Formats: sequence, structure tokens, C-alpha cells
Amino acid sequence: MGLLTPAAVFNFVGVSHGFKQVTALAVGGIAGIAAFIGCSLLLHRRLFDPRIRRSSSKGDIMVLVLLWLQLFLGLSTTIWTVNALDGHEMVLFMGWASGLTRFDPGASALILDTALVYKLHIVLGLTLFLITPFTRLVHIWSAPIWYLFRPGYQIVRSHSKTGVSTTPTLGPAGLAPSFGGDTVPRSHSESAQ
Ligand code: HEM
Repeated sequence: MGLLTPAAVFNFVGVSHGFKQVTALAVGGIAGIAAFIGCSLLLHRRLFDPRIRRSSSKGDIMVLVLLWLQLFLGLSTTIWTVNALDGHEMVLFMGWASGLTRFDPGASALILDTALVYKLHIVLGLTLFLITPFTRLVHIWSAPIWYLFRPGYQIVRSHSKTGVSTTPTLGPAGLAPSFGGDTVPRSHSESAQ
């Protein structure tokens, strides 16, 4: 959003380039660190939890690896950005982004002299958009408002009469995980949790 909003809008509302740059660095940096920690945990789980690993396609793993790399590159840009707090580099990126929306073939010339890490981050960012239709990332184009209105068919575990643990356990390789208790649709469950 920040890159695609025309500079004239920021000028109109009185937000200077320096203020926008520092805000983007601070807010984006904090959000980026949180996302990096979360993505690392998810990637570790997907790679090293045997049950999750068995049900993951190559595409599922690739998407997480690319997102992890993208976050790493994005956070790395901050090392360069702290030396450009007046926002002059950010103005170049904004010019490049608005050039893209106008199909301006000369847009890339604006960012030719910026650090390599920005370019790697941009190439990978655009690649993530490119692979979206072929991976699980496709869900970013859906607006899941229908979830608010759908009937309750969430699957939950019933309480076992025998007192046997209902903790999910690993089934034989290649099969779905087995559960200690019966699995029943929520609408039939006596005590939906
Ligand atoms: C085509 C897509 C993308 C483009 C063009 C892009 C561009 C940029 C640019 C120019 C910066 C430097 C901003 C500055 O100077 O302050 C940046 C920073 C950053 N980007 Fe991206 N990015 C893209 C996608 C992504 C994605 C998908 C993620 C997360 C997975 C991400 C995470 C970050 C982070 C954490 C920072 C550092 C914090 C900040 O400066 O705000 N970027 N990005």
C-alpha cells in the first residue's frame, strides 16, 4: 500500500518522506520480526513433525521456504534503510511501483542504483505473486466472509465413554492420523467445544 500510494497523497495530508520512511521501518520491522519468528516455527513444524511432513506437498514446503527467505531479505533491507532515513530511496521505490501500474518500461531505471538486497527482495516478492495460482497462496485472493454464514460442520472429537485418551496419535505411515475417541460432526456432538 505504502509503495503504491502516490507521493502527492502523502504531500496533501502533510506526511513527509522522512516520517513515512521511519514509520515504515519501525512498524514494518516489528511486524517483520514477528512474521519471521512465526514463519520459522511453521517451517520447522512442516519439515520435522512427521505427521505434517507426510501430508505436505512439495509446493507447501516451497511456499514456506520462499516466504521465510522473503522475510529474511525484507528484514535485511533495514540495514541499508537506516542510512537513508530522509526517505529518498523510498521515493525511488514508490516511483518504480507506480511506473509498474502504468506499464512504464523505464520504471526499473529508477532503482538501478539501489542496493542488491532491495532488488533480490523485489524479484522474490514478484515471484511469490507469480506462483500464487499454483500454490496454497491462492487463498490470499479469497475474501472468506462466507465463513461467517456457513452451517456448523466442524469436525470435533466426542468424549470417550471408556476414558481412553482422545489425543491424536500417529497412524501407520501414509494413512490419516487416528484418534482415541469417535469422530463425529459437530451438529451431532452432545458437547460441542
Ligand atoms: C512484490 C512484492 C514486494 C515488494 C515490491 C517489496 C518491497 C519492499 C521494499 C522497497 C522495502 C524497503 C522499504 C523501506 O525502504 O523501508 C521492503 C521492506 C520489507 N519487506 Fe517487502 N516487498 C514485497 C513483498 C514482501 C513480502 C511478501 C514480505 C513478507 C513476506 C515483505 C516483507 C518486508 C519486510 C519485513 C521489510 C522490512 C521492513 C520495512 O522496511 O518496512 N515484503 N519491501
